[in-house]
Amino acid sequence: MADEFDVIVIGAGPAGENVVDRAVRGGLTAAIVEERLAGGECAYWACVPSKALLRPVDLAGEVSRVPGLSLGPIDVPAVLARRDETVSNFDDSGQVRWIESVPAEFFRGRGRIDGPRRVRVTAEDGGERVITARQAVVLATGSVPAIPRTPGLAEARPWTSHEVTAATSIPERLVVIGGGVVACEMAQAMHGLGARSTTVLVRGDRLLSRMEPFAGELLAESFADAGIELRTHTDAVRVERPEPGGKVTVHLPEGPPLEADELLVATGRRPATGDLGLSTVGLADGTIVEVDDSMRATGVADGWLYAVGDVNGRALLTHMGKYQARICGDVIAARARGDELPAMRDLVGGARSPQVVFTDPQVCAVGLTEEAARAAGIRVRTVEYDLGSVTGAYLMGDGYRGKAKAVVDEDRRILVGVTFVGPATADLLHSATIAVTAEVPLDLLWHAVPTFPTVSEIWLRLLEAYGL
Ligand SMILES: Cc1cc2nc3c(=O)[nH]c(=O)nc-3n(C[C@H](O)[C@H](O)[C@H](O)COP(=O)(O)OP(=O)(O)OC[C@H]3O[C@@H](n4cnc5c(N)ncnc54)[C@H](O)[C@@H]3O)c2cc1C
Ligand SMILES: NC(=O)c1ccc[n+]([C@@H]2O[C@H](COP(=O)([O-])OP(=O)(O)OC[C@H]3O[C@@H](n4cnc5c(N)ncnc54)[C@H](O)[C@@H]3O)[C@@H](O)[C@H]2O)c1
Repeated sequence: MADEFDVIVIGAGPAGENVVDRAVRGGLTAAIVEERLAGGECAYWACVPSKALLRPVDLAGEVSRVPGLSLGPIDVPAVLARRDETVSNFDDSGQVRWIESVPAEFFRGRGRIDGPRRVRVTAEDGGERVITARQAVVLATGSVPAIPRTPGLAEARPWTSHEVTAATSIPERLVVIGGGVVACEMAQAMHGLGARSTTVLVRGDRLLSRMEPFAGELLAESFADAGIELRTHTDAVRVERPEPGGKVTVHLPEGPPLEADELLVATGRRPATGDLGLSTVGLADGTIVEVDDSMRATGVADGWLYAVGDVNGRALLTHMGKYQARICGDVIAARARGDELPAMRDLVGGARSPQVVFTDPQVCAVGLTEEAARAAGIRVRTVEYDLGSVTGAYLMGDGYRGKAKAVVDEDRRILVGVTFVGPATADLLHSATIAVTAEVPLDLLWHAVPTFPTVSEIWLRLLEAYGL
């Protein structure tokens, strides 16, 4: 095994793997270091298993809206078995083979920066090895759940996204702290799979607070229909769990405490940089690695350090981490050749990223919310439309509820943000992503005729509502 490579990547999640792929395609040699499983958090404890758990719940919602169809009880062991299959039963040999086929060198162990262009790899048996990079070191170590300092909370060893996505049984009574994406998706998954009581504690006034307000409102209606209890303007102030894994008591600012069999904390993430050797190159341990639009770390001299994916804090989404990784791999290869194409830049930025929340209703958004667009000084006009009154949506089932909103930059007559909330809207989002990213003028968008009778007819309705 060589000790020197053009590029060394630390972390073999979706972001790290894609850097290696692009750098090698660009003619460079590469090594990647992974301490747990190649494929990263996304493949084993986040995106993939969470969607496998949500799929039957989503489908059950669809079936319940179609008269003439009925669904028996969900076979939970079968759902969990399929979830295990989707995560390859926590076996990463297929991913490792893919990395080797790139070809890139795979090192199993913890990687730490050890001064400029040097990475120290510590294997599980304690064996150490130092490898060096001729061109670049790329950090792709992802993020870990952030646990609030609420008294008793850490000691209660609550579930985080890691445990809930790997659950081997469904708790009878579940309390969820947080109103973001993980909280919403996993509350619905656990409740749909049989939790008898699910209570979600949100410290603000609504779910999904970074999205258009109607997203959280429609989701809250769906929670209420399903019997999920949503409590806003509240938080856990103290937690007790005398027996490890036993009953847990969650004390609230007022009223009686909640008793549960499990507690899920879904209060955001922090970058996985606590033990990464950042301080050996002048950066602060435990912080986000700030990067420019080419993914190059801004706080390090000589431009040899890059960071992609969750670790740079731009957009905590797999597809955005992979986008950054493609840019990063191409940029490193181009810089090694001495040329740099201007297109190799993050043109999207974090806040504008497309995102689908896989709840029922699905919540899909790209670009800016109305509030963010106004804050950015854009002269904004918005149009909203009831998705349920689009024929294609109505045909999906009785009681289809949904809404769409477009945020228009009036000076440029282009869309700067679109949100769809409703069942079966996930795959509709990419049409909005194209319109927003390519800045398609509304007068041209008008000629993109949606097919009848599909949910995509919402485009026609939105443009008509705008006045076209
Ligand atoms: C429950 C949940 C559901 C999600 N669902 C979605 C979704 O549906 N769609 C979506 O786009 N995003 C989703 N996300 C977000 C998504 O998981 C992350 O944005 C994505 O995993 C980030 O990819 P990454 O490569 O940056 O990091 P990760 O996937 O976290 O991979 C980082 C890798 O680095 C390794 N590592 C860390 N430190 C070291 C070290 N020092 N040495 C060696 N290896 C190291 C880790 O073991 C890990 O394998 C979800 C997140 C959660 C928590
Ligand atoms: N479908 C998807 O795309 C998907 C699914 C899951 C996760 N993710 C990504 O993973 C990331 C992490 O998700 P998340 O839900 O953990 O984070 P989040 O940032 O989406 O939500 C965090 C929630 O916790 C609350 N909170 C924060 N600190 C708190 C505290 N001390 N006490 C009580 N509440 C507190 C916030 O108000 C918010 O409601 C997200 O940024 C998201 O992009 C994406």
